Amino acid sequence: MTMDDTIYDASLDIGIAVKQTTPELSTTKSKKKKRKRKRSSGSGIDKPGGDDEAKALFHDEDHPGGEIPRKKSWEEHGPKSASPSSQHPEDVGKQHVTISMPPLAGMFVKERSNLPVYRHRKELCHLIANNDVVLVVAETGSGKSTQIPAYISESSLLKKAATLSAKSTPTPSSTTTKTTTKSKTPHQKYGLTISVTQPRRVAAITLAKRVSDELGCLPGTLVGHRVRFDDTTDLRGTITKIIYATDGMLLREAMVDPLLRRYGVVVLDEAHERSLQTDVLFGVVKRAMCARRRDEKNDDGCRWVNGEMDGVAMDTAPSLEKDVEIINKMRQEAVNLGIPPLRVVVMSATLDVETFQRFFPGSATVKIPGRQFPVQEVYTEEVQEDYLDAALKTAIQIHKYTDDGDVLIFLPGQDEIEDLASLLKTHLEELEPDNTPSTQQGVTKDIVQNIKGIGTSVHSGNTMIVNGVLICVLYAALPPDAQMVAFRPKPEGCSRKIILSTNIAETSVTLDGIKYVVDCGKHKSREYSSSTGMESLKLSNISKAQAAQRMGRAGRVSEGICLRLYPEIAFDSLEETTIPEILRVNLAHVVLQLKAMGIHDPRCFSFLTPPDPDNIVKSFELLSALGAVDESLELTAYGKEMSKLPLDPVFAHLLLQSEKFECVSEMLTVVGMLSAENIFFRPGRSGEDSGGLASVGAAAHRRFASHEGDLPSLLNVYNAWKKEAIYLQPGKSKKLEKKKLSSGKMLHGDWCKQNFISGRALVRAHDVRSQLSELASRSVERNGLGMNVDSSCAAEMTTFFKCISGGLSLQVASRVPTPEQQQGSRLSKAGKSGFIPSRGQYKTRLGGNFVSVHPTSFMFGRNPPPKCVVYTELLQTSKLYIRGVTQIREEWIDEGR
Ligand SMILES: Nc1ncnc2c1ncn2[C@@H]1O[C@H](COP(=O)(O)OP(=O)(O)OP(=O)(O)O)[C@@H](O)[C@H]1O
Repeated sequence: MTMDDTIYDASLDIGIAVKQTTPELSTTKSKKKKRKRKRSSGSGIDKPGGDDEAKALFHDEDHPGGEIPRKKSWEEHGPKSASPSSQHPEDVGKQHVTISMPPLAGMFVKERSNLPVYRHRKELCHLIANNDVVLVVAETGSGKSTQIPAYISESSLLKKAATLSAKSTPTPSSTTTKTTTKSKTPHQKYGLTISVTQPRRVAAITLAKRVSDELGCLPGTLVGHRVRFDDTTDLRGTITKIIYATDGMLLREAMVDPLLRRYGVVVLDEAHERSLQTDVLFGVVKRAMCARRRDEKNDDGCRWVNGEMDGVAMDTAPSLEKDVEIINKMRQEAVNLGIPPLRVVVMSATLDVETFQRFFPGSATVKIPGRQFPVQEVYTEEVQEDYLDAALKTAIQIHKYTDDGDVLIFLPGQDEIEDLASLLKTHLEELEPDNTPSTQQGVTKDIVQNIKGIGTSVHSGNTMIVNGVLICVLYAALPPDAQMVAFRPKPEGCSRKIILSTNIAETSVTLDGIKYVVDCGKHKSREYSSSTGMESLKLSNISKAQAAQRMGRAGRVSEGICLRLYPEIAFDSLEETTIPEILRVNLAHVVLQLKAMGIHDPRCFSFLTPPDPDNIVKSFELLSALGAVDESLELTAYGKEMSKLPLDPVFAHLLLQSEKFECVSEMLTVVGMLSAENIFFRPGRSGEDSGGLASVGAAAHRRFASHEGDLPSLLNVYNAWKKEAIYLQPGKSKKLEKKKLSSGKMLHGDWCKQNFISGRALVRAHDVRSQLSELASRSVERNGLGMNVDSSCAAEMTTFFKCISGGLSLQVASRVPTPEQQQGSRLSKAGKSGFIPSRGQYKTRLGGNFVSVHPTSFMFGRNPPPKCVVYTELLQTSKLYIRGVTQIREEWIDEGR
């Protein structure tokens, strides 16, 4: 079959209906114009005068000439809103602070002043200075994330607030706190920094870089980023004034400093995402804000902290009182230290304003109209059962029939991305060669070089150049360096970039050159069942808010087109917003964090959407079983240690246990390797013909396989890599590399290729290990754990297994005897439960689930299967699997505890 036959099969035709350019937000529009859909030629992506095949796929009946409609203003389309300078009734009578603003400076003055938010910068700063909370709703690409923090920093807002606060601070004699002094102006060190939180690390990193460029400073000086295992801000906290951080990182900071005293403004960006950490952060920031309020009129802490007080069940009332007590202490400390009030800005293009207004009573809301460039919305005529195939066709058509513009395709997960990358490669190879193919090989090599020793990229179907088209992938499990390839300009010789991404690129980011967004309408999300205690990844439809965000990745640097691989009627039936993650996931980690922040009873915590109380109870059960909380549910000393580690409580426990068994070094490796997904590269994973590579790969992996299972096998991979390969951090000298090569070691990339190991995943595991090691070895005084990270059990592996048995004692499964083994027990073949056990089936101790060993485990198919195993993950797909399986002896469980 030729490529065209495959791509333009009439039965898989993708017709479109085009919607008006949308200055309004999809989630807020009320009236929908119903359009007749009849086919016509000339769409936004049809090349004028292009051939009929292309016309059959894309139509634009509203704009037959492919003309991009005029931008309409917010006032014409948007919901009724307050003007940027509107004042909340509660503000009336309040003393207003006047803010001064210098003109824009730096390299990007023109670009910055063209952005829709620019006209409102003074009003925005004024509102922020005079309100505890400001909700900002403005279109994608209008300048919220890059500009608003910069405006605050450029204005006199923070300094003024700090000075005012210092002036009104009581003298030492009127307070009980020793640290309060009136010499010089010591209080002004508080509240001078801006924190901007992002749900995803890639957004935090790229935004910090962009804003550094715009303000004309080096990244990591005035502007920096802080994400897990990567912090470019100055550690003394005096230079960096704008910190783009993941919400998880600000949460960790709040555990040490619940008043968030360093910050004058906290900007909670992309608030519509409702990720677990963001939701917790809303409550944590509200608490800090409440404790730092100076306004006598609203001095009732509990109203702010526990807005739901009236509706709280009786048994939590004493807890509430305790929490109010804690807040009052925080408040006293804030007053004594002269910490200025904390201002909070909540931002999104698709914000559910009412929910936030309820949560932050008295907040000011500002809606800013307009987007920089228009984006057309395009739908398919029919439902596309095979969205991968539809995405492939759409990408090939864009490439074939349009002159320029990069393409961003949203897919649910890594597997789909890798599959589409390899399909695209095949189909692009069949196209007529590009006019500028001469440098193809050279450029591919450069890209691979650029991503620093990530040797398997080309072979694993990741970054590649085919026929002048650069294909990049973007998903969370990629190491940061590899993720950044998608953000770089195309190398010379490439006519187009096609990025395949999960929802990691859905919000906040600007990917240079993107003109076309292709949205499959699906995503993978975590779901938790509090009855089984199990979490699974489910494929589901995105919400309208997500669709709007995906569309918003176009129209940022030029006009754009968003092609949705589903009909408009399917879009209409999508949920308005995403179900908050807090209602869908295991909360053990969150409960531990809240306890570490001094929140007495997480059930009384002020959640934007309160989670299922059963889920909180289950989390306490788990924490109690791990020894993190005592009988009265107070955090134990051990729980405090656990909370310092940025790990799931089970893995934190595993690592902490290793000290007792003197195998900290081994367990750091295991936890690091577990945090990097897909260490083993398995060609032919999705059933495609791998030309015999699948068996070569499996043979290569066997050299690392431990008879005892997956965790020791991961340890073997890491140890072999350390021994046999050279990996130099980016920027390290080539001389050193040569010197090491002469010692007979292999280059990292070559070693990974030879052993069918994902170089990227291994580097990530190594980075995580290093960071954990630093944290574990740091002294307790410096908020570390003071562990001896060099302690190693070396060849004494029994110790290692005992540690694993104790560490994972809540994740034990016992082999279920087969009917033959049960002979004589007089049980019917199906047993009493109707379950027919087959060889290698297990039952989990906790929850009593029947599970099978996952086919990717080294323990899969072991004959005879071990009697007792521990596992690191329960996975629900077609059936229930365990992964990360390691053989243990039952008696080790208690020994290890
Ligand atoms: N890395 C970049 N390269 C080029 N232009 C950029 C970059 N980052 C931002 N911009 C420009 O700045 C504009 C504003 O970006 P910003 O991220 O502040 O928008 P936003 O309103 O926060 O969007 P979103 O709601 O999607 O997060 C973009 O539309 C784009 O024109």
